[in-house]
Amino acid sequence: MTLQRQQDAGQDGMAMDPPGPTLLEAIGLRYAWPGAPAAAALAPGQRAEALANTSLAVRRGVRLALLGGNGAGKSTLLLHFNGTLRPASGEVRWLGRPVDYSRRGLAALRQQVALVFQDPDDQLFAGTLAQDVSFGPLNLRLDIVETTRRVEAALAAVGLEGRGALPLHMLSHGQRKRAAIAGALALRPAVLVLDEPTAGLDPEGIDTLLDHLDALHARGMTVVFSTHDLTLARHWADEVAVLHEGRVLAHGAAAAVLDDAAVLAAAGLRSRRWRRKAAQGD
Ligand SMILES: Nc1ncnc2c1ncn2[C@@H]1O[C@H](COP(=O)(O)OP(=O)(O)OP(=O)(O)O)[C@@H](O)[C@H]1O
Repeated sequence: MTLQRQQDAGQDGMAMDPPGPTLLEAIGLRYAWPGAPAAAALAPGQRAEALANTSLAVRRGVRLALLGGNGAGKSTLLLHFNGTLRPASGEVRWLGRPVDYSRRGLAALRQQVALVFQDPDDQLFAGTLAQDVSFGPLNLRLDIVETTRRVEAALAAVGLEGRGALPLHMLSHGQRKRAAIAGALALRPAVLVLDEPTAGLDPEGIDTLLDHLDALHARGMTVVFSTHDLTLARHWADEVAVLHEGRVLAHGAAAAVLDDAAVLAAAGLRSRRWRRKAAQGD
């Protein structure tokens, strides 16, 4: 049984719903970060390419979890989805068309595909919450009335309504994560791409975040997120894609992928320690 099941997800018991329209697609992406060692200089277990023939389709309205161990290539793939990184080969398509990497093309893509970094401090920079969230709309040259409307709606969508005047440094980590999402929402994107959105949040913070993401999803938002949390992927995602060493090992309905012990083991997503304990009946 092959692990490369992404394209034949209907086989091996990993049937997916009939495909909806694909919004965003990575096709055969290869990417090596600048400074990556040449193939001849690789240490054992090291690899030159962060993405090595990575393909993944994102369908409208889906909640897609990207699972993979440290260094699997999740963040690198997400950075390709909004054009921050450009593949050495392969292509990213938005609505079936190859991404246009001109300044104008990227601005148009990023309005539709909004990326939220794992660390909100990589994203937030203005003095107050409202100033930060208004950056995107003002950059789109929207007038102050529309900008204000969008800022208020974005803050309300993440439970920060009425807090616009707060200096960013007065927000908790959970609030800062939600503030970063508000900044993305102010662009009115079709796809929200979140790099490890629950990392560093306590259970209450995760619930709050997911409540807001639920509401956004119910209103039609497509959500792609990376995570190490198998429980989150099982209970919140519709689809799961498993990345390992820059390749998608499996992509399908969340429960089907997560029930596939071989895929999880191949991707290093099952702790040897806890498996051993379980086998010992502890
Ligand atoms: N800014 C960077 N510069 C150089 N190499 C990088 C950079 N970011 C990632 N890499 C390398 O690219 C590969 C994939 O990393 P990436 O961060 O995409 O994985 P990930 O699945 O998101 O990992 P994690 O779960 O640890 O965040 C790794 O080998 C990593 O060392």
